[in-house]
Amino acid sequence: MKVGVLISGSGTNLQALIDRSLQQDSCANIVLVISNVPGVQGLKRAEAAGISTRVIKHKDFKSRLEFDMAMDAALKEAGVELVCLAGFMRIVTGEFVRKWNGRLLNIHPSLLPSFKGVNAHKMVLEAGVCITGCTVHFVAEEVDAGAIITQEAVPVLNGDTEETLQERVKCAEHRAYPRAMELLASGRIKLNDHNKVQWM
Ligand SMILES: Nc1nc2ccc(CNc3ccc(C(=O)NCCCC(=O)O)cc3)cc2c(=O)[nH]1
Ligand SMILES: N[C@@H]1O[C@H](COP(=O)(O)O)[C@@H](O)[C@H]1O
Repeated sequence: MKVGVLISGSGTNLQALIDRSLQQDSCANIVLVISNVPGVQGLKRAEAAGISTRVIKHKDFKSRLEFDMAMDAALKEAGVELVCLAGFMRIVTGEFVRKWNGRLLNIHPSLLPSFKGVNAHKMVLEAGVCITGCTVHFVAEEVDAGAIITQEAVPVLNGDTEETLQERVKCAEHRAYPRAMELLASGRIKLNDHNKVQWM
């Protein structure tokens, strides 16, 4: 299955998806990486893997919808069938979600539905919880609220900072995201008409 990955930064999750897709039992073929920010390390990771890259800057468009439709056109042109958000930091419109519903994934650095939003690690530390983790979910119009595909638990340790916690959670992300990508690319799961994950 042809996969497109949307990024905005370092791309360590992108790297994990690339590495998994190169294994011979993989059902995923990453054919395009789009970043809304130029010059980020994730673009260099894609180039090093020989994957086509595009920079599509949201600032170049008059509206969110036009930006999303430019990304949609690039994805369609590359024949993409599954889109993975990997550190992509723009909210996508309901229109984009509808076009890609059931074929659009995201990874979030907490155990959803707890700690939604952009500073999950900070909220985890402030809440004083002992267990956090990561969640791969289908993207729904409501942010961080789509059907959950897979999660992995990660301990919060004494003295953890946002940085030490993010580093430990990312190790789990790099296992969970490739797992979820393969589940969808292999047809083991799908999003059913009630927006629930159905195992085939
Ligand atoms: N509609 C939809 N789109 C998303 C886009 C990105 C992510 C990734 N996680 C994200 C979750 C939240 C944000 C956020 O609130 N950023 C500050 C505002 C940025 C902006 O103005 O665009 C970004 C990415 C998840 C979703 C989602 O669950 N649903
Ligand atoms: N969506 C969140 O943004 C971060 C992206 O990191 P990277 O994949 O760009 O290294 C990850 O922590 C992920 O949970």
